[in-house]
Amino acid sequence: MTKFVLCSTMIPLPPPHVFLTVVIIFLFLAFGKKKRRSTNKDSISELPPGPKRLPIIGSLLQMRGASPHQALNNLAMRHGPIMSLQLGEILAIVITSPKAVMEILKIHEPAFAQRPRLGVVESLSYEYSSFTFSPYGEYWRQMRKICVLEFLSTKRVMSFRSIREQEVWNMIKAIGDFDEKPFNLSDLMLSVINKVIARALLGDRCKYQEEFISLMKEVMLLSGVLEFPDLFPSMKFLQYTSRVKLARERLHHKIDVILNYIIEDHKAKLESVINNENKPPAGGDLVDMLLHLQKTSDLKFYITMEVIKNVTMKEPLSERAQTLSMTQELFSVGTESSSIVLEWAMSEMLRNPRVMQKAQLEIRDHLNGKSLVKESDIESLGYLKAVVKETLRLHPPIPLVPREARERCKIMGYDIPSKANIIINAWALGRDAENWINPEEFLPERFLESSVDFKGNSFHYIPFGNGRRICPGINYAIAGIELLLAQLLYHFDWGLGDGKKLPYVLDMEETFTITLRRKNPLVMIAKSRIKFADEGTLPA
Ligand code: HEM
Repeated sequence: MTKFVLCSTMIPLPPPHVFLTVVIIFLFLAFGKKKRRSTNKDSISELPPGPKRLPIIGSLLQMRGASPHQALNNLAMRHGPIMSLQLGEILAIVITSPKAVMEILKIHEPAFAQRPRLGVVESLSYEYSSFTFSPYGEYWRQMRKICVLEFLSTKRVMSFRSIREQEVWNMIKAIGDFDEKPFNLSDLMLSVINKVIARALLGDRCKYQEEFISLMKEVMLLSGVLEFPDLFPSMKFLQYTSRVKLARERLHHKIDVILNYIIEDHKAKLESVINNENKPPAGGDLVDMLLHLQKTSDLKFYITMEVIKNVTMKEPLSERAQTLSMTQELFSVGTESSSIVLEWAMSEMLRNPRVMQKAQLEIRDHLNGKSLVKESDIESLGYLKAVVKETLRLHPPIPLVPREARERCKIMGYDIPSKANIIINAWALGRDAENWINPEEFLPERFLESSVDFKGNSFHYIPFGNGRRICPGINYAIAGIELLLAQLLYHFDWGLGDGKKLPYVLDMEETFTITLRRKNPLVMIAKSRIKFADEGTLPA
């Protein structure tokens, strides 16, 4: 089958006869639309400059060859930091300058506080109850509030400390057991991140945890595939050519079954507690909290089963729709990105032994022979924190931040039509020589005396986005990443699994889906440096 590369993800084109039919119908529709457009006000608007557009496919051919974040950056160098691009039926406005970011995510933010509708969200979320992709409005506001209060507030993130410390410690022991033989560090790190979030979302004793995690891994694989029909949303019949859509729907069904079991399990537990005192169980997990809210809150929206499954809340959908979408949603958005940062941080330090040694020295000095790194130790590790920031600069896990224009607006003097897709190239911003000295070099020192941070104050450094849809999981993510990295650096000295000499041979190939991760896993050898603590010394 012919393949078209966009997002370095392969977009399978439909077979030639289907393609030809599509072309003919599209020309017919396009001709019809052209006539109408001459009377449309948008036709006289001044769009940002951009590459030439061919009929039907627009500028799709310009995206060939490179990964999308790179292809878009290459085009931006020719056409400017605010650029318009026609991708099939989709009009995209690509942003690569801090000034345009500030206009979009600060000055005119409400006009851009929406995300585009994507096929992947439609087929994997509950009746579009995903709040990450829900339209800007009351539902999104309430869902975000619940999500932050019940799961991502500083207090809640702190309360997951013992889960993090235990799971990371289990990983350190597992690495010790490899006894200087090669092992897949990438898999191990992802598995810890998965376990921590699964325990925080579903509780410690959830008997469906393993099934849930393994289905969520499939979600991540299928989430990143952007297909040909996504670029022609008005042609509904194209959806029938999509095999990925079918696979997603089957997967969604399997997840639904497991989430129903999980909810029933939690409901039974919760009933007994609420009967006694009208409070959720102390230290309850997220599903407990949502079920409790579903019963007791007087919010304008009902927390539906879909919401709890996607972990969310929504206007009444169907009866059964009442409870799981947030669980699924937080798991999928929360795990992949953190494990990606860990992989790139280790990769960059392996290529830059000076940085690794400096980070190890800082931790080993600070811990002074203690057998275990605890979260309370991390605050003093300024260099380690700078390593994480520098990793996020060079390798933002979500390199292209997606937004949609809710209304017509002017940005840097250009007209942005309503419904245009906005693509903010966070990857390009992090490597722009106008904003950074020696941008391609991994230099954590640049953050030591700098006020630049990822919490929304800097428009040239936006690994977590910015504005009202900024990532609400920053504290959660950073706590896990720093602890895991500190333990890896403290306990072990590192080498490559194939025995080749560092730093020259480490490949840094990327693979782009929605996220940008290492193409090949990190296969490593770890030499123990610090005597392990007994399990008894771990926090309860
Ligand atoms: C290093 C790890 C992470 C990175 C780099 C990251 C990055 C991002 C980015 C770029 C956005 C879009 C922001 C925007 O449009 O301005 C986002 C949104 C979001 N993130 Fe994260 N994220 C990470 C971890 C997490 C974690 C751990 C969670 C939760 C457990 C989480 C939950 C969310 C949610 C719910 C949204 C949607 C917010 C909304 O639309 O209102 N993220 N994230």
